[in-house]
Amino acid sequence: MNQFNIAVLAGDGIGPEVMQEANKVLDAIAQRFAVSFTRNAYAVGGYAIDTEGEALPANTLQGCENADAILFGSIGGPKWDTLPLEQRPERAALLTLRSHFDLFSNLRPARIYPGMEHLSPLRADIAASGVDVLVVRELTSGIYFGQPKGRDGEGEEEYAFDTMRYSKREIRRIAVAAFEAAQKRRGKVTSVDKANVLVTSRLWREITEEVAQDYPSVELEHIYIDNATMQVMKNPAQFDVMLCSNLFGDIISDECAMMTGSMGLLPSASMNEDGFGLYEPAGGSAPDIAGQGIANPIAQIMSAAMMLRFSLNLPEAADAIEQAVVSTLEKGVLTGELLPANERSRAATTAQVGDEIVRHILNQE
Ligand SMILES: NC(=O)C1=CN([C@@H]2O[C@H](COP(=O)(O)OP(=O)(O)OC[C@H]3O[C@@H](n4cnc5c(N)ncnc54)[C@H](O)[C@@H]3O)[C@@H](O)[C@H]2O)C=CC1
Ligand SMILES: CC(C)CC(=O)C(=O)O
Ligand SMILES: [Mg+2]
Repeated sequence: MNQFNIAVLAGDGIGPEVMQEANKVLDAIAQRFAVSFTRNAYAVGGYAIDTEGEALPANTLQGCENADAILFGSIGGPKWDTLPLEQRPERAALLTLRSHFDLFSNLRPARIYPGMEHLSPLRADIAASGVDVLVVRELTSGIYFGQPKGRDGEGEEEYAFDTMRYSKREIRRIAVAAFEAAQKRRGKVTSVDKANVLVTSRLWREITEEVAQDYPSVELEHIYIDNATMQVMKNPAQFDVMLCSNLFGDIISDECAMMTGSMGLLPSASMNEDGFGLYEPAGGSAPDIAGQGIANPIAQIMSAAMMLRFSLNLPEAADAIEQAVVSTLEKGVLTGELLPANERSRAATTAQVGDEIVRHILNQE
């Protein structure tokens, strides 16, 4: 029997609530596919600050190093917002993990499934136009990591600065990831930049053009980030793979998530060159709804499916989860944020959605 070792880092806010459902789903997959998932839970984020004094304790990092993959919830929240930036959960834990494991390639697939158009806030004809976008986001460089960053000066002349920096190597490897993905999809890469203003974007374009030479079957187009955010609303079906730097991918992936109906639907895979990965919802810890049992667990569950597909080489198990999620949506077992305000009384809880997905997995043939 295949046995896998998964480091489970549930984190803060809705993280533990949605992780509980992902764990149920993995139990169902283990039962149906005769595989075994050893799951070791570790403290991370604000919870780790409160219990162990730091956002990424050594024991947590060690557990991740020993695992076949990391399943991550979300971190951060108002309680830790006033900490110095370098101690905050987002930077001290998540950015450190991404950097430590060189998880440069972040895949965020956003799709409106046929028949699920009514969940989208887009106009019906746009939602029905065939929306299936993969955001490929560079995750370990750019303005989130560039040095120097800091504050200097005094009085009204005090200033703050971040550095947007990309090397050719960093651009090339994420561009390759985007072209490889496009080759297996609809053969189009839209590279998102701000090359009319930013030097880093000029280099980004240059290298993307170079990489395109190796992929003659893939069409490459360039678009400015401001136009891209507008086009995603106007005509999302024009996009196949959207290749983005760290900052632009962060922004546009939230927009793509919302296009499908909810932030709680968008999973993500963050991988290094060896195929090791961290899998997490694209959204955050959602403090506004945490602790109520109403968060949508689908992004977390689909992140687990991506983990099975990309790091554990279990494509049939990943397919089973994805089919079960679609069946659950089709059946109308939906958390409240997917429903119009006047229908929220019939909303399913986080656990009810998880249970329904498990039922579909165990009853599929
Ligand atoms: N990967 C991570 O751990 C991330 C952490 N964060 C952190 O999370 C905290 C909250 O950030 P926000 O800007 O509010 O972004 P957020 O993504 O947590 O929430 C934005 C909106 O989406 C909704 N939402 C998110 N996930 C949902 C789900 N599963 N089901 C239903 N609704 C959902 C929230 O209720 C909220 O209205 C901050 O501390 C932020 O730094 C933000 C993004 C990623
Ligand atoms: C909290 C940030 C570090 C991450 C983020 O917003 C994201 O990865 O989407
Ligand atoms: Mg984000």
